[in-house]
Amino acid sequence: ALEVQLTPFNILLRAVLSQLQQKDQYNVFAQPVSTKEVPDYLDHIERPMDFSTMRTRIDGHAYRSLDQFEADFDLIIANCMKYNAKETFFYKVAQRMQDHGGAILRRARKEADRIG
Ligand SMILES: CC(=O)c1c[nH]c2ccccc12
Repeated sequence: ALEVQLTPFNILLRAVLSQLQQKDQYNVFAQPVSTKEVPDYLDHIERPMDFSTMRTRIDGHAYRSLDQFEADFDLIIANCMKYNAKETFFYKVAQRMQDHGGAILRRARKEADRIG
């Protein structure tokens, strides 16, 4: 059965998440950072976040506002810039995602305000 109740807000968040993920061309942020591959990750990062977790939170109606959604997106970027040194591939990909994400979220804010 279709477990997820499709509210206009939910539909908007799913669309925004898809737009953000399209900018993640190497799927760096698609899944949680593997603690098998990166054993010390949780020594540095208190609250891991990734796009698959955000998708689960959307479907679980965990986001009551765009601010809460945006906070998890910002966490993905902040974690990546904290764990990875400035000159690394991952850090650079996070910077690019931050720029693209900003534009996408500004448009989403207007839409969220419109649907109320
Ligand atoms: C998003 C992120 O930091 C990473 C995503 N995949 C990784 C593999 C090794 C170290 C870091 C990462």
